[in-house]
Amino acid sequence: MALSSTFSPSFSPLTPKTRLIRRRSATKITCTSSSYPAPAKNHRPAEENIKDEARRLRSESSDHHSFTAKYVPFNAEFNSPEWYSLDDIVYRSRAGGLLDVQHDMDALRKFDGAYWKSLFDSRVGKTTWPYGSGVWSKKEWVLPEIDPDDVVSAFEGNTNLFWAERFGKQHLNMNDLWVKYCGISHTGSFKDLGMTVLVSQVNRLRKLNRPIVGVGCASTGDTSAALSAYCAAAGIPSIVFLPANKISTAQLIQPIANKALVLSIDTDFDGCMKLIREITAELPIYLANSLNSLRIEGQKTAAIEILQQFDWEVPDWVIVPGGNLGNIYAFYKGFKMCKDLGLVNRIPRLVCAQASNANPLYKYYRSGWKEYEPVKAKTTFASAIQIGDPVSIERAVCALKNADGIVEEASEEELMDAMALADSTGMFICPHTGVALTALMKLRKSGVIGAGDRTVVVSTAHGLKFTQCKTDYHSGSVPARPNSKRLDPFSLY
Ligand SMILES: Cc1ncc(COP(=O)(O)O)c(C=O)c1O
Ligand SMILES: N[C@@H](CCOP(=O)(O)O)C(=O)O
Repeated sequence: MALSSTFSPSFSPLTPKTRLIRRRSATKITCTSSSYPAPAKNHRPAEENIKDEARRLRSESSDHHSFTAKYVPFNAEFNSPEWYSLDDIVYRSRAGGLLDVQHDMDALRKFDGAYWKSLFDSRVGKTTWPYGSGVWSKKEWVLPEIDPDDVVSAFEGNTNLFWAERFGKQHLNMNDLWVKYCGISHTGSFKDLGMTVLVSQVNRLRKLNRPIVGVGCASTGDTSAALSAYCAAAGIPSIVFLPANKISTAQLIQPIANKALVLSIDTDFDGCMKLIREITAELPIYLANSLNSLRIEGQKTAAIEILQQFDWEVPDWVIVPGGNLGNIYAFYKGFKMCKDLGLVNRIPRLVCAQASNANPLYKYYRSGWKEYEPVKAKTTFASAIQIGDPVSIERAVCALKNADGIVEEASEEELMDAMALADSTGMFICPHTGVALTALMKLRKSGVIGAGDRTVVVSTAHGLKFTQCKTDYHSGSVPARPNSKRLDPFSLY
């Protein structure tokens, strides 16, 4: 088994200097040192762009690997008789259930955890195509077979992990509290992570002459922004279905600016979702919502990135706001792959946080996972999670059951107060992150999350997309909790 420089042009782990030992008898590669030589200097000729360079380096390399992935029914066994190529246009199993992307774990296991950690670490923050992206730096675990030429990337991911020193210390007596800023991203939300994967695969499918005239989604404002931006970058038509008057102005203008076909529909998100499912079943329009399991593959890299940022130490808790519920499963999948492939030896406990006004998962959890009913979602300041009939409910339950998970909820007053409190310590978070912070505050108060627990709150969108609700809050035009001190600027200090 030879290691390929096609993994990353700047990573050549078989040179003697790297002190990687290549075992002749075994196929695993063992790393005996964490120190690697600085990556080779970029000698790209002036007339060569970064894609040309990547192509040249691939053609010069003699080593090629055949990692593979396929669609299988969600929760299928390893050798499921029902499977589909990722080049098929399919969103549902034969029985009508969800699909999942299943990787050839045996092939990936031929390299040990130390190898993968070193490889991923070697790619962070570069402009090497496409590995400089936080998503594509994990390409072998995401879409192993796609040609880098077909990748549509904005070098997304690699988002900062903010140490919430003051918020943690003053309000929660915690000193190891972190906020993963997934919203500091190309289109201002974590959706970029999944969308680069989906649009890249569409790009490939169109080159293979598959019948795709455009890509469509239903959205509460972030999926539509990501879809329209990545499609525009690739010159692919996009169409977005938005619930009228239920998303922020900043979110609305994003797909308009990116020249998507924007349809504002007099219904809620769940109504839009129903419509897009019908339309993509009938017309050659590819479905871009997280029902499409390709999206999960990109989003799961945020979990891997968190481990990487902690130098592969596992945090105790990760708290994720939930709506359509693809992301909580994506986090679980990312952590689980790291454990299964030997990068870490456990996974964190997961918390999914919902707005009380859109809380079908919370209710299901509170019933002891016995009674599930979609709800009619009510208006919430956390408008991007105003979803009553989440498509990934089964994925979320699987994630939470396997990660000793908890579901919490936040009232409108709680989520807005939590957001304002966090902002007063130097953050500028979105209301969905306010939902996640409320869950943290409740679990700290009840002692479930300990003072010394290393905890990561996932911030899913940029606060600048949600200035109207902040304006309303700070001008006093939304109802306050009886004990809210929001109008007294000094009360928060
Ligand atoms: C900002 C933001 N936070 C959280 C979520 C919830 O993610 P998911 O739908 O994957 O549960 C969404 C979208 O639904 C979102 O746009
Ligand atoms: N918040 C999402 C809702 C749709 O979620 P998806 O992950 O299934 O696309 C949005 O921004 O549209």
